[in-house]
Amino acid sequence: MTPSSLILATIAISVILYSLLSYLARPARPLPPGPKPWPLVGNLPHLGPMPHQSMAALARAYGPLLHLRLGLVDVVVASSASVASQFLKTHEANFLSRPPHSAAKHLSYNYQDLVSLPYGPRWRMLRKISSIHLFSGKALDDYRHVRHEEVVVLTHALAHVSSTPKKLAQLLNVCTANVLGRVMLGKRVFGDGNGGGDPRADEFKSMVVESMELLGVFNISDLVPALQRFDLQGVMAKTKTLHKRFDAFLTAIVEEHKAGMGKAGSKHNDLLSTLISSRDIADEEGGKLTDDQIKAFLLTMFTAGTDTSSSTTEWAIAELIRRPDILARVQEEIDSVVGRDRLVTELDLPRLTYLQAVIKETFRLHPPTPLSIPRVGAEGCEINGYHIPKGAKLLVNVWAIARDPDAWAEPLVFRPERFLPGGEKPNADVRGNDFEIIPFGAGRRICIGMSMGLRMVQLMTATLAHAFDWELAGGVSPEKLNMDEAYGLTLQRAEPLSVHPKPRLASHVYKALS
Ligand code: HEM
Repeated sequence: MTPSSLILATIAISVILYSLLSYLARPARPLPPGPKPWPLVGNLPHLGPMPHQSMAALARAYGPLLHLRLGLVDVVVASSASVASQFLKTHEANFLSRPPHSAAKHLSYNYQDLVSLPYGPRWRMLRKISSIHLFSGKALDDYRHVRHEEVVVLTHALAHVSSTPKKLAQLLNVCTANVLGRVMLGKRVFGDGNGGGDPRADEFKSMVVESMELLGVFNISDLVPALQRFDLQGVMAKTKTLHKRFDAFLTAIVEEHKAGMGKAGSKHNDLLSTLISSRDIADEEGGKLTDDQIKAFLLTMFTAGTDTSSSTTEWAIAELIRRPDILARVQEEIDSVVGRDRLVTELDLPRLTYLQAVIKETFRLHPPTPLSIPRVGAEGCEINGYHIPKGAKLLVNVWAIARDPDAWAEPLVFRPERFLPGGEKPNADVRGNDFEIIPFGAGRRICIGMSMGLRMVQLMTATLAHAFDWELAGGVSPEKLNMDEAYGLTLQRAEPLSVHPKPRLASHVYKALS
C-alpha cells in the first residue's frame, strides 16, 4: 500500500467508526450549538490563524456556549462570564484536569509539570511546595528586594543612551527570568546584572515563544489519533528539537546546582535545593522527585512565569504610548506619590489607584493567555440545558469575555476609568472572582503565580511609565503603532515594541543605578 492510500484508508475507517460510535452514544440532551463540522477535520477550518478571534466571532453567531468538533474531539468554548462561571465554579470539580496534548507531553517530560499534571496527589504536592517557597505572602515579601533590584537593572539598561532602539520585550523577559532565577535557584540566569546583553537570553526568549506557539497549535495528530504518526503539521518534530534545547538549558542548571550544594560549607535555601533534597525524603502525598520531574517543574515556572508578565507589560507600555493623555495621568499620579528623586517601589503601589486601573484595562484587552489553559471534563454533564460530553476539552475564551459588549461599554476602547469609582466596574478584580475579567483563570487550578505576576507587571509598568517618556523607533507616530496580535498559547505582539526611552527623573536617580 502506498503512503497516500494508507492515509486515505485510515481517514475513511476513522470517519465510519466515529460516526457509528457517535450515533450509538448520542445523548438525550442536545450538544451546544456550533457550526456544522466537516468530515474528519471537523471545525478545524473554522479556526483560522487567530483561533481566539474566530471563536469569538462564532460565539456571536451561535451563542456564548459553543460546541466545536475538532477532528474526533469534542470541544466546548465558554465565551461569556456566566458560562465561564458555570464551568469553573458550579461544575468546577468536573473540570480540574488538562486534556492530552502531545506537544505539552514532550515538553513537560511526560506531563510531569504543574500545568499538565492531572488533579491529584502529585499536583497537590507541587502546588504546596511552590506556594510555600515562591508565592505565599511571606515568600513574596521576602523576595521583594529581588524584584526591586532586577527592575533597577532593567531601568539602567533602558537609561543607557544609544541611537539603537531598545526591544522592550527582550529586556522585560530578562528581568522576569532573572527574578525567577534568583528566587528559585539563588542566582540570575542571564546577563551580568548590569543590564548588559547576554546572547543566551535571546535564545531563551525564542525558546519560550516557540513553546507557546507549539502549545497553542490545534494539532490534527492530537485530534485524530490515527494520524499521529504522520505528524502532518510537523508539530512533533519541532517539539522534540525544542525539548532537547530546553533540556540542555535545564540540565546545566540542575547539575551546576548539585555541584554547588556538594561543596563544603555551602548553604542553600533556595527552592531548587529544596526540590533536590526532597528526593531523599519521601513526601507523604506525592512521592520523591526525579531529575526529570525537577526539570519539568523549573521549565513550567520559567515558561509560564516570564512571557506572561513581560508581554502584559509590553502591551501596557504600547497602550500608554498610543494614549499620551493616559500616560501623562499615570506620570502625574506617580510623581505626586513618589516624586522625581527616586524610583517607584512595591510599597508605593497600593497608593497608585490610576496605575492599577491601567493594569486591569491592559489585562482586559490583552490577556496573556487568550484561551486560558484548556481543561477536560472528567464526566459528562449538563450546562444551560446542553449536554457536555465526557472528555470534552474546555476552552475559556477570556479574550472574548473581556470584550463582550453585553458586559463592557465600548469594549474595544482602552479606558482605565471604567475601573475607578464612578466607572462601570469600579470594584472588578482580576483575581478570579469577577468572571467578566479572568486573565488568571479561576477556581482551584487558577494561576499559581498570580500574585507574583501581578506584582511584577505593576512594578515594571509603574517604573517604566515614571522613569521615561517614550518615542517609537523609526519615527513611527503613536497613532500608527501596530497593535496586531500574534496567536500562541500566549498573546504576543505581532510587531515587538521598539522604542527610544527618554529619562524624565532627576539625573542623580539614573547615576545611582550604575
Ligand atoms: C501576567 C501574569 C500571568 C497570567 C495572566 C497567567 C495566566 C495563567 C492562566 C490563565 C492559567 C490557567 C488557569 C486555569 O486553568 O484556570 C495559569 C496557570 C498557571 N500559571 Fe500563570 N499566569 C501568569 C503568571 C504566572 C507566573 C509568574 C507563574 C510562575 C512563576 C505562573 C505559573 C503558572 C502555573 C504553574 C500554572 C498551572 C497551575 C495549575 O495547573 O495548577 N503564571 N496562568
